[in-house]
Amino acid sequence: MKVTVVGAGNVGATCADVLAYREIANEVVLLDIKEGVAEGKALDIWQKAPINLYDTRTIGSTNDYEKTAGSDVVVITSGLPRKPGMSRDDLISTNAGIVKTVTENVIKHSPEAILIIVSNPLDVMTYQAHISSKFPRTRVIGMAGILDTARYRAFLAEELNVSPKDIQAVLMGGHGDTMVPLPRYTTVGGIPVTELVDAEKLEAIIERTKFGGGELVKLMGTSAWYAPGSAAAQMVEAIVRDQRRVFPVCIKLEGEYGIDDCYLGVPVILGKNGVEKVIELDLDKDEKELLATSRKHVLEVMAVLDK
Ligand SMILES: NC(=O)C1=CN([C@@H]2O[C@H](COP(=O)(O)OP(=O)(O)OC[C@H]3O[C@@H](n4cnc5c(N)ncnc54)[C@H](O)[C@@H]3O)[C@@H](O)[C@H]2O)C=CC1
Ligand SMILES: O=C([O-])CC(=O)C(=O)O
Repeated sequence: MKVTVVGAGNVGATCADVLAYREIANEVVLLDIKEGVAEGKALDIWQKAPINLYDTRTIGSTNDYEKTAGSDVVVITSGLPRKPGMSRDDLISTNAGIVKTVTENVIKHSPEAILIIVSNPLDVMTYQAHISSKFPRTRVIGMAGILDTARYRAFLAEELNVSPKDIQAVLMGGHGDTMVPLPRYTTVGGIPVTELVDAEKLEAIIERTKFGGGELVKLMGTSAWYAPGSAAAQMVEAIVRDQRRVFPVCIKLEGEYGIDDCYLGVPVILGKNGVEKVIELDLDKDEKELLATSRKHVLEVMAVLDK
């Protein structure tokens, strides 16, 4: 299996590193527009192989898409990250152009690839890659839900002083302040979270999750990369190993949840064909309202792209 990661910055290099040391692919190509950066990081990851004991070959490329030819999965992380005071939506004008060019280049050499978009604003960049590639929606998906859910699970694990492994959760909607965590579908070792955490505390954790990206931007002056890079690698793994994992991912909705015009995070089964199935939950009235608000926000940003 061959995987390309476009963008050798913080998220892309982390993703390539996880793909390598966990031997998720045989070959990982890291590509960046900045001279030498991808080659250097790919070489550094390769030199770690004898220490961490893996044999995934990592190859770097400065904008030479020939090297990416025949990739099974392509992860697109190229684009600006936000700085303190910015919203993800503020990145649209620069990142839309980058995602468009990158997608066009990638598909010339890997026409059968599954595309995983990471660049922000996530839902709208997934839309951009979809229109630029004209691939079926099941093969153009965005990473955000695994990250947002991981933050929510990590905060809950901290609150309850239990292993994060035992927190199961699902979260829907756009990757932004309007995301929709679903406490009704959150369990701790099979126990409904509402039996273990009081309503006020749970609400505070949900609020922290919604602004989880911003919390890190404020601390570091740029956005997160360890969890985002690992989350993208986990999606790659589900695809290349045909694991049929159930994850929230961003996909174009075509009638599911009564929505047919928007890219939103929803739970799906992820396997060798990309999205094998969109899972439709029976949302209650409040959850439907939150999802409608999220859709409205994403549609507003999609409209900026359409202009
Ligand atoms: N979906 C999500 O949950 C998350 C999304 N992000 C987004 O991921 C993107 C990348 O973030 P970082 O890695 O922290 O940024 P970074 O600045 O560290 O890396 C971005 C890389 O993209 C490269 N690049 C720019 N234009 C390119 C082009 N045309 N072709 C190839 N490479 C190009 C840059 O040279 C740079 O090395 C940002 O848009 C950020 O907002 C970050 C974290 C989570
Ligand atoms: O906050 C950002 O700009 C990056 C991102 O999407 C996240 O970490 O959730």
